[in-house]
Amino acid sequence: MLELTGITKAYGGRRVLDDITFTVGDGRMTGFVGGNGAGKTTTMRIILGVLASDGGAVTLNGTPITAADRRRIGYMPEERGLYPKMKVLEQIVYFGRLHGWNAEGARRNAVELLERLGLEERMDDTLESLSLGNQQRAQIATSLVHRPELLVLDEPFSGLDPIAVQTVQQVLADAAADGAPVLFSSHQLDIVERLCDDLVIIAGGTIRAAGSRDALQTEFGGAVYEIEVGGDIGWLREQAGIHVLDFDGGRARFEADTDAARGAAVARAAAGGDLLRFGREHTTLAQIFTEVIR
Ligand SMILES: Nc1ncnc2c1ncn2[C@@H]1O[C@H](COP(=O)(O)OP(=O)(O)OP(=O)(O)O)[C@@H](O)[C@H]1O
Repeated sequence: MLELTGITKAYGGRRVLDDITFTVGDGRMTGFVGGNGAGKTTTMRIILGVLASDGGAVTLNGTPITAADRRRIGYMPEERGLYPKMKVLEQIVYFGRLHGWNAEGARRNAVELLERLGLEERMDDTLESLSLGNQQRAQIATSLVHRPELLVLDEPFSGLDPIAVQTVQQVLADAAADGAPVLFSSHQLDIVERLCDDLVIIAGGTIRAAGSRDALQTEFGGAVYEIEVGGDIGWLREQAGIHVLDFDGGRARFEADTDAARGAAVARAAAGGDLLRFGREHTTLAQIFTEVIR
């Protein structure tokens, strides 16, 4: 488990990280979300040790993270760092070797990753001849070639088409299924919502919410209900203790003053014999995000 406790960082007297505390559990896909300039990249650089914090601690499995631990991290930096004129396979192998693998092992890992990422036909092309999305896939292969035990990825999905998103998603989910803690930042909240087990929401250098996606959806879910009946549900607007937010023929979204008022409305719909659907409205990550950064 990766744990950050009380991390602070200032640039020229301006505090950009303030008491950053969160964990990335083993096997947990953890989405790190926040607006531009919120502090995600700075936090990730501190985890990697490419930037020093002013205070606080980064620990791995309960002990302060060491340089040797950091070599076992798969890091995808915000500034992509591949060599444009070098061939794709060659440079992925090169990065594998930098992390201590021999030529044969690094090549085996690299080819396997390129196949999983759908880039095997381009492995002998130079990086600069690839589209931006394919360069991004190569960058992901580079982050994973040394079989890291922990992944820290800054915007791994940016610039990818929907098929590539699914491919990369699967590769990261496989790493998590093998037990690796995976921390990834993204502005694509729909992807984060679909993919992550846990969420960390940062704004203005402070953590606004952290925890499992399910717990946050329950915590921040507004008490808005959805109901659908076979006929017309216009009567719901006259129902005591019910406030209809919008309605369309047989469907409505509503809030209720009390559980009893809600129950009475649902009972009336059921008594009509044509209740098709009733439930609490699903809270999206976008809704949670908007609420916590307010
Ligand atoms: N080298 C630096 N010198 C001064 N300020 C910096 C430096 N690097 C980052 N900052 C500031 O720190 C804050 C956090 O930036 P950071 O890049 O960590 O945000 P981010 O959440 O990754 O944003 P984005 O989503 O736009 O990539 C910003 O206000 C940024 O301007």
